[in-house]
Amino acid sequence: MTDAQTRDEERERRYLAETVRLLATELERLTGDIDESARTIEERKKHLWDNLRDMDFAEKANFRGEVDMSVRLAEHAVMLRKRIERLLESPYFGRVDFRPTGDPEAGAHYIGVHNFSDPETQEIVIHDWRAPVSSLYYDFESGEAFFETPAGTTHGEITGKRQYKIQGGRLEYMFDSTLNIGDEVLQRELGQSADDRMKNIVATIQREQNAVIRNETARVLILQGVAGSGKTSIALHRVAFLLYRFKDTLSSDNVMILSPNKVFGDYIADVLPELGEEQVAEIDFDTIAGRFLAKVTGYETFSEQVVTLLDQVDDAAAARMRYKATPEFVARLEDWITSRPHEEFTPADIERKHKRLSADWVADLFHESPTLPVFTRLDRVANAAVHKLKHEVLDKGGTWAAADTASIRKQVRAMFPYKDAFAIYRAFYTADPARRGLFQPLGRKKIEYADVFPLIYTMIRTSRQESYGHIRHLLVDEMQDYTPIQYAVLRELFSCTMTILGDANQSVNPFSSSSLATIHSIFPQADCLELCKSYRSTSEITEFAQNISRNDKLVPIERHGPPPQVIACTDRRDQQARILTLIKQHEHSDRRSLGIICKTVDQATTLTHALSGAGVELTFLDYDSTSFAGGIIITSAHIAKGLEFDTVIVPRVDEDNYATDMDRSMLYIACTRAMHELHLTHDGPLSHFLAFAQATQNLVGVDDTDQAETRDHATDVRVG
Ligand SMILES: Nc1ncnc2c1ncn2[C@@H]1O[C@H](COP(=O)(O)OP(=O)(O)OP(=O)(O)O)[C@@H](O)[C@H]1O
Repeated sequence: MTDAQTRDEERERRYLAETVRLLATELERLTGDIDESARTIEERKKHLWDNLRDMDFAEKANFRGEVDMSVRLAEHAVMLRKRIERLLESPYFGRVDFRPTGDPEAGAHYIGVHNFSDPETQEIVIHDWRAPVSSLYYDFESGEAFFETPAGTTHGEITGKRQYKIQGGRLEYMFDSTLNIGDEVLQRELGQSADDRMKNIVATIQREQNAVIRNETARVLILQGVAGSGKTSIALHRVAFLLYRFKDTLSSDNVMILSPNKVFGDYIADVLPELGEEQVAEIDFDTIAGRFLAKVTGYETFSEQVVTLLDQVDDAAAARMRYKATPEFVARLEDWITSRPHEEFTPADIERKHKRLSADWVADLFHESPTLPVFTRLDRVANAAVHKLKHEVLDKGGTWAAADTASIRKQVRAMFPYKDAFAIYRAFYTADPARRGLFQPLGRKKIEYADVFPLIYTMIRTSRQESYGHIRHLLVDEMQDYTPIQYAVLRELFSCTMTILGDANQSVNPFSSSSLATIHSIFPQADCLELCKSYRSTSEITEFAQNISRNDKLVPIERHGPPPQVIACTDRRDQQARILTLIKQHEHSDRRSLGIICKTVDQATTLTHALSGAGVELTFLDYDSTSFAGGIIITSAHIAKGLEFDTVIVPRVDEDNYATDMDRSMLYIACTRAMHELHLTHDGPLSHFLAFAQATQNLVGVDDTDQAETRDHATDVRVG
């Protein structure tokens, strides 16, 4: 290290020490304030309780108001204290020196997860990563640069950039990076073991990722990103950014995440709190289906559909799914729904108690509100008719009973041949010979998954439904697994801005997956962005997965590790022994998480019994699981979507297990969950999706690893 570097590091250490001192003082002050507030609130409550009888209504209301105010102030102080505690752990991760045009000197801006100002001088010590000036750090190398503020654009020059790793308030290392966020820091971050949950990437957000996070203008933003490109991470950082940027009008109560399942929801639950924001509400399509269909019909869930498809593909069912998975289907169904009132409403006279309303009166009223859903229009006609006839009868001294109202409603409903949305939906298929056979209920009271959202769409478009009006931003993850009709349902239920993200290469159901282009056709005004760099896995793992399902746009990050191994076993018992050996190796390594990813939940269940019987402690995740755990996890590829592990084992990669297009998707998803190591095992002919491994160095023969000891101890049970 040169003298100048040593002096520089000294200066940085002093700056850090001073920052930590200021933060510690602020923490002490806030703790004092919170204790004081707690005492005041207690005293006030006691005073209120002791004097309740002597107080009049106004005094009580006044007093309660004061207590509420003290509670709110105390809550705010607690929130601030949490932020300071977080900053004390790692006050900042970056610095950018910027000289605005016309200024003689550059100012140093330290960047962390929150703003912090010196309470005495009010000078900013740390800039929030979302502050306008911080965009310099993410968007520019050295030299000319600019950033946008609400007041306009500030131009100038970046004279230096530095990155820090500070943990427990101590400087672990720092790098000068004239280029974009330095590769060295990124490499170190990516090389680490996986945490139990998803972590924030605020210190190493890349420029193309920053463009997604900081996009303020798109009403709908669609993000197609290759496996491991950081889509989910970025989407969560985007939510944090929007909450900061629009803090006066947007709060965490107004944001919702549509996630694929509850395990995934739990897996990502730490990111927003780490970024100083509250967790936002989550919803999934099953919850939406339950809300609409609970009282209407039984229905197949997405996971049930996947399980059935993985078992055996029924060509007719696949044809039905394909038919209902296109934008044209949405257009045809919409046409059918909107044309029903024109074509099938037959106005007629309404009669009750010798009073009559003419068919013309009915027709006029019905046609007055053409944009309302048909059943709402019918109710409107019935209500007006009841109102009118009831008054005429009562004015003449007659009586009016509930049965009279019911009779009028029945007469109005009889003018339209369908009793409910379900009847309209069924008729969509029976009315057109070309569509006959495309609606096939699963028994008397259960519909196929492919019909669930078309039916819900029909319900929404034919009668008024409560929407999610309080939601102002919706985040949709795994966009490729949702069909155009599901997006049409979302468009009806959420009239807010949206971020929609996914990867067409990772669709679960190949018969009903949506590409970026398909989703764009539903939201034509959307901004579309693509992320091609993949960060999660080593180059070796990424290259291996590319051979299973090639995406020419994918650019792997240059990070190396052991080549994936395809391990040939003699039989199931041998396969189990090999897996046990891999588990042992993992336990003796410094890796933290291990995912054993089977093709189906059933295979995972069988293997769980086998491994538990051999004394392995593992967590089994199925469709009912709600939380993610660290350690050794065993699950199916579908459930593992979106998750990641240091090491992944994919059992039973035999030809008879991985044969169809859907199996290929599952294999790709399973392999791309691995960050550092990937092992696959089989005991029959290898799946043809892995034929490339013969030509590469990935095959490991029967006797290539030391199995003897473990094999002797293996119990005689089937694998998967
Ligand atoms: N800029 C970055 N700095 C550090 N780590 C990053 C960065 N971008 C992505 N990563 C890491 O890459 C991994 C993949 O990120 P993430 O799960 O968000 O990707 P994804 O595109 O949603 O993946 P998939 O679709 O395969 O589930 C995570 O470990 C994440 O922390």
